[in-house]
Formats: sequence, C-alpha cells, structure tokens
Amino acid sequence: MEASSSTCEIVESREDIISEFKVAEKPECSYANKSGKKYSIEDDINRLFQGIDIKSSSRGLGASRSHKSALKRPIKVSSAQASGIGISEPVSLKQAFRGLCISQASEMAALKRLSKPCSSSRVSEAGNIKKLYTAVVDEGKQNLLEISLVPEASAHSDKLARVSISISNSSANHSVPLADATNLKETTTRLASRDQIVPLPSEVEAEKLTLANFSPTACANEIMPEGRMDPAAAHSFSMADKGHKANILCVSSPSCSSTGDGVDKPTSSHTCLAKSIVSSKNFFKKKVKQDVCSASSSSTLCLRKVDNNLGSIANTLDKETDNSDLKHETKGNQKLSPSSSNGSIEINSINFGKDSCKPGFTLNCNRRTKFQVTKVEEKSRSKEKGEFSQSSKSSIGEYSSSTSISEESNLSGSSRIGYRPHMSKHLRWEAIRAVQQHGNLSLRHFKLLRKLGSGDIGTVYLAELIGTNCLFALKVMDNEFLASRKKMFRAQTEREILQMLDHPFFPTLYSHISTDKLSCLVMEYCPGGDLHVLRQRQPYRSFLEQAARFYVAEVLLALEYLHMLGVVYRDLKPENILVREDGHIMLTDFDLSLRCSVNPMLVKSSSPEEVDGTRKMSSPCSDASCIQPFCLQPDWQVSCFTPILISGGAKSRKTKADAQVGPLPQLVVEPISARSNSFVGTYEYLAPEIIKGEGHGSAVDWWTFGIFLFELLYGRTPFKGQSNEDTLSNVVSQSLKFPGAPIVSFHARDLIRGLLIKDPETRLGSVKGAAEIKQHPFFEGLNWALIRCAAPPELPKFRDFGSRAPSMAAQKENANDLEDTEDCEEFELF
Ligand SMILES: Nc1ncnc2c1ncn2[C@@H]1O[C@H](COP(=O)(O)OP(=O)(O)OP(=O)(O)O)[C@@H](O)[C@H]1O
Repeated sequence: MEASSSTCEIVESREDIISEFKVAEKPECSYANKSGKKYSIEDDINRLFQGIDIKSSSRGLGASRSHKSALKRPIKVSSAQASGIGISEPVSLKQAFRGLCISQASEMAALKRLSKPCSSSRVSEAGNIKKLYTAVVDEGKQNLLEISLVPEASAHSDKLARVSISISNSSANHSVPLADATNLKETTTRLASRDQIVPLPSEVEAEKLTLANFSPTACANEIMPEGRMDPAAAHSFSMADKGHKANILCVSSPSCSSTGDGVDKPTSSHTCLAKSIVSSKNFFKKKVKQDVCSASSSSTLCLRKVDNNLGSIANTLDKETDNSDLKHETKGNQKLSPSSSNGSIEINSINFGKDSCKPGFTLNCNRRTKFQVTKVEEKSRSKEKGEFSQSSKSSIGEYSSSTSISEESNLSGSSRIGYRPHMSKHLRWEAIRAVQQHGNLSLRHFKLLRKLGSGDIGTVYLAELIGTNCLFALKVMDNEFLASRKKMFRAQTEREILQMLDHPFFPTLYSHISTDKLSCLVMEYCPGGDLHVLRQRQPYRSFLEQAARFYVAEVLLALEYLHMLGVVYRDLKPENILVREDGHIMLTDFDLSLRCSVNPMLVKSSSPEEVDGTRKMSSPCSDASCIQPFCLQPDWQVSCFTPILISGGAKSRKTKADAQVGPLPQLVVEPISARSNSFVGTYEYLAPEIIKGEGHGSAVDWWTFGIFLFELLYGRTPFKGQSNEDTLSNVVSQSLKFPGAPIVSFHARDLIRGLLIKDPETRLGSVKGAAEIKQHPFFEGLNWALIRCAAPPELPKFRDFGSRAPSMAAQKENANDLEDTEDCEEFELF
C-alpha cells in the first residue's frame, strides 16, 4: 500500500484521529510496560501502521508489500497537515496517523528543545535571547511604547526575568504580565479594549517582540544587518504609523552582564572643561578638571550597575519580597526615552520568578509586589584624572577624579571570561582550558616571543602558551605604575569591555591574570599589523576607495556593536584597528572608552526612501576614478559588494508592499543620551564637543569615524595643525576642506561631510546611529550581513600566527620588529 496514493479517503476531525490513535496506543503501552522497554512514538506508529496494513491486506490491497517500505516513502502532507492546523482534505488513515504523529513528535521535540539548558550549543540564538531577556512594554502618556530588555538574572542567579507589558497614560497605569510571547497579541487586544493604544501584532510578530532579535551580536551584523526591522516585525509596530513611537529599552545584554557597573551615581559637581579651547592657547598646560557625568541633579535615585547587575537586583528583590512578581516604577510616572533629560527609566512589571528557571516566559501574576527601583541615570562615568601625552596621534585621557575607582568587576573571574559562544570551540580555548584543569593560568605558562608594542597603560607581547603552539597577545600592566599614574581605572575599563565582547571584529579575551605586581590580559593575537601601517604601505599612502569602504564598513559594524553594548569607543584611529590574518579587522584598545547604558529604539522613518536605501540608486560605473555624484562602483568585484538588481516584477511587488505597510521602523541602538565631559581621544581625532568641554556622547564616535574615513582616503587627517593646539583650534573653527587629490567620489565626500558636522546634534549618526550611516549611498549595495564573506582588500604578509608558532621564515621576516631580548628577560622576571 502506498500511503501517498491510497484511495482510502478519510475526512475527519483531528479529535477523531486522536481518539483513534489513543485506541491504538493502549495495547502498545501495555506491551511496552510488560517488556520493560521505553515508550516510543516511533514504535507506536510502526505497530499501528502494521495493524492497518494487515487490515488493508486482508482487503487485498498491497498485501505483498511490507509496511516498512511504505514508511520509507516520502509522505505527501497537505499544507493543513503540515502546519498542524488540521486535516481538511481527504487523506488516508495512514496519512492522518502519520500527520498526527509527526505533529506530536515535533511538539515533543520542541518541548525537548525548550527544556535544554541555555548553554546547549544547539539552542538557537533566538532561544537564548528569549531566556536572557525580559521585555517590558510600556505605553506612556506620550503614546510612547517602550519595551525594556532586561537580562535574566545573571550568572549569580538562576532566576529568569519575564515578559510583561505595561500600558500607562496620564491617568492610568496597567501592567499585564505575559505568559509568553505569543500571548502578546491576546494581551494587547485586552489592553486595547481598555482604550489603550497598543499594537496588535500577529503571533509571528509577537514572537519577534520576544526580542529574540535584539542580541547585540546579532543586531550588529546578522539579524538586523541593515539596521531595520524586518517586515514582519515592522508590521507589528505599525502603530508607529498612527503616531506612536516604539521604544525598546535595552537595559542590558547577556554580554553586558558580565561586567562591572555601567552607570554612576549622579554627581553634583559638574566642573566643565573650559568652554572654548580656542581662546586659550595655554589650555593644555593647565590641569584640567573634568566632569564625570552630567547627570541630572534632579535625579533622586540612581540604579547603579543597571546594565549588568540585574542578577543582584533579582537577588535583592527576592530577599525583600520573597515573591516572584515585582513591579518597578519611577516616581511621577517618568519614562525613559533617549530624549529624557534625566535619563530615568521606568521599568514595569519585571518578574524575577523564583520558579522561573525554565526557559521561556512563564506567567506568574500572583502576589504582585510593587518595587521602587529606578531613576536610572543613563550617564556614563569617568573617574580618573590621568595624563595625556602630547603626540598628535597618541591617545589622551583626562578624567575626573571625583568618583571612586575602587570598584572591581565581580565578573572578572576567568570562568565568566570563558563564555564566548562564537569562539568557544577554538583551539586556543581548548589550550587554555587544558592548562586550567591543572590549576590557575599564570604568566609562567607563557613563553614570550616578542614585544608587539607599548601603550599608555601597558606593554603588549606576543606569547606562546607553552606546549600548545597557541599564540596570544599578552597585555602586561604594572599595577604600581597604573596606581601612581592614576591609570587603574583605564585598565579596569579596558578589561571590563574586553570581557563583554564576543564578536569577530574584536579581540577575544581569554583570561585575566593578576598578581601583586602585574595585571595581564591574555588576548587573541592579531598578526596583520594595524591599519596605520597598512596605509603607509599603500601607493600615495592612502587607500583606494573600495578598500577604504571595506575597512570603514567593518569598523562601522564594530562601533555599532559597541554602542549596542553601551560603549562609546572614543579612540577610533587607524592605529587601533588591527588586521586579522584573514584580512578582516580587529578593533582594539578600550581604555578610553565610555561605559553607559543604552536604549534600543524603534524609530519610525520619515520617508520610505530613507529606509529602503534605494534612493539615489545609480547605474554602476566601471570607472574607478569617476567623480559623478552618485557613482560608487568598486573596480574589483566582491559578490556581496555588488548591488543585486531587483527585477521589474519584484520591484513593483515591493512598491506595493511598501505602500501597504509604510516605511519600516528602524532599530536604533545608540547610547544617545550618554554624557561625559572627559577629555579623551587623540588630538587629530577629537570631536569639537570634546574640545569645547560641552559634554559629549556617542556622536563623538561618528565624528572620529568621519576623520578615519578621511584619513584612509586622503592619507592625512583634515584638521591637523602645526601643533596639537593648532589642531584643536582647527577642529573647532576651521571648515572642512577636501584635498584635490586623490580623487574621491562624491558619496565618500558627502559621507565625510555629514560625519564631520561640528554640531553633534545634527551630525550624521547622532539620531539613528550606525543604522543611519549604513544607509548612506557610499555604502550602496554593500551586503552588511555578509561582509565577513567579502574578500578583504589585502591579506597581511605574515599569516598563520593564530594557533601555532610562527615558522622560521616568518620569524626571520619579522626580525626587524623584534625587540632585543631584554623584554623577554624582563617578562621572565615577573
Ligand atoms: N591583540 C593584539 N594582537 C596584536 N597586536 C596587538 C594586540 N593588541 C595590541 N597590539 C599592539 O600592541 C601595541 C600596544 O597596544 P596597546 O593597546 O597597549 O596600546 P595603544 O594601542 O598604544 O593604546 P593605549 O596607549 O591607549 O593603551 C599596539 O601597537 C598594538 O597594535
């Protein structure tokens, strides 16, 4: 009998099938029990089908065929069956049983998946994120919908945060916890019936609202490669079309949770840097008093460590309430929005259920307890007054000493460092773990090969983990030196940020070794040198436009990722961008970075053109030196850099769809309201607002990004003066001029122009961050998601230093770079 061609037509309800199945199931169960075998659905199916075949054969149909052969044949299942909706078309009994069993088996598989621990490598990222976050949706009096992403209780706690929605307006505030993401639709419907303005997403859309897509890593270049919501998710936010704004607040991320505090107490003293550097040439000779965070003085409460210590909060909450449902509110029904002047956050109905350790979102609306948490100051911190060198390309770091620097990351242990999903199977991890099995990793386990360079706070060595052939970059810092030069905080910041990172464009931190004398970061070694050196090697000491585009695109993704984690980089320059052995980039050096909290938002786009990125689409041109305004066509072809031309049909479909849905809201994850008055950066790269001491935020990274692109293309920075002071003066007052040579496309210049707007408020990227910049025509046709598959402009000379010692030839070639052996001896002494 062939299941697919059976003439035995059955039109029956699902219940009928189930009852039939149950009847058939009984003897099977008793048989299984008797024999002591484990119950198996597969066995059930086989036996059931066997029974049917026997019956059929008695009717003379397929008597000679074994039931096994029937089982092996492909099953034609109607769409209704396939989707598990029900069986509406005539099918054979066998098909019906199979459909049911398949559906049951997949349900069981789904249940199994759900019950797996989150560390399981097979759990999807989306699944992990579901377990890691709680969404809190809050619609406020301004018709503002906010969704807060709150991490599940950190490693210290096995409790999970939950999903809940809170709708509030000036007169009411309703909180409705959700059982799971798919309940969102139902819940929002209920809320809508109370005259609250809420979105009504479909279940699929609700699934998206579980924020599975908001993994910082994924957002950076996988799930939201173009900084937009995908159509389904966007549709779920169609309420944005009705004048509402969806604001997704990311209080943290899993990665964030691995580090120290991200938010400071507001300080009352806001000693600012001199307002105008230009007017005082002696400015840099003076000791500069720095502001820490321009926190609102009206703030009454500050949630410290908000972006990473929710675990502790959960613990506290549990202690205080002995309950699972907690409500977090701000006084006065204040909302968090990027524009919020005091940066307060309202977190409603966050659950830290004691019984919620199962993955997924489970409803626990009993015994709700109110809990006042917030007023999160979304301000950054800078705590240390350091010194800055006078070299125009060396980093400067001036911090206020007004706050304590004694905080140690409670997650600095190597066990936390070990959690790096994207690299966790790498040989170097295996090697480290192998050593750690026999005790603590120490400096004695490394053999120093050479000095890679020295920075402001330490010296970086190439080192081999003895007996493993694995190479690492060891950044060794002298504790006494750090303390005496007040650079301890910078070292700590760098370590904390490195601990958070898990992205191909950043170094992996394998371990942190701390002794009385030394603090040492064991990092991934990057063998290709830095972009500064690479640029010097180019003809005319500048990159071709397509090469520059490659590097800046990768840097843009790296910055986007950092911003998503609540890190403003602040020290972008070619020297800090290393080239991996595969030619892709690695952004290093985080000691000047600013930590802050970040609020992912869905921002409705003003025009469809702005979002869909097809504006100003021009036909490709093969002339590399073409200076037509809208021309940017690489003269080398990399598939993912080549625009895919949409066929006429597809285009018209798209237009129709666009007309129905409207412009898609964009995901914006920018620490827009982060503020610092620290004087940090590199002279030629300093943003005007840093120089003027007006307080700065994430927009400084877009300024430096503009300088960076300029330097790659023209071989020099745009505002460089005779002296550092002149440089700073030029940055503030001189208008941007482009050199006549080399010839650079209009798009490139237009992008630079947008990025180098002196007013940070109007600078490109200041509102929508990387998403905005990605849409600039300079990047037209670039496939952000596949950028790692693009062939890099060039591969570094010396390769293969990642997991085995450099060959003799390579060592010889590197001889020029080798320092004398004193470094090694010095290192051995430690
Ligand atoms: N992971 C790495 N792989 C290879 N070389 C590295 C790595 N990290 C740093 N380096 C190199 O080591 C040198 C010192 O780096 P380090 O970050 O300590 O100082 P820096 O970049 O001068 O910054 P700062 O003074 O702000 O600390 C640099 O030349 C850098 O290129």
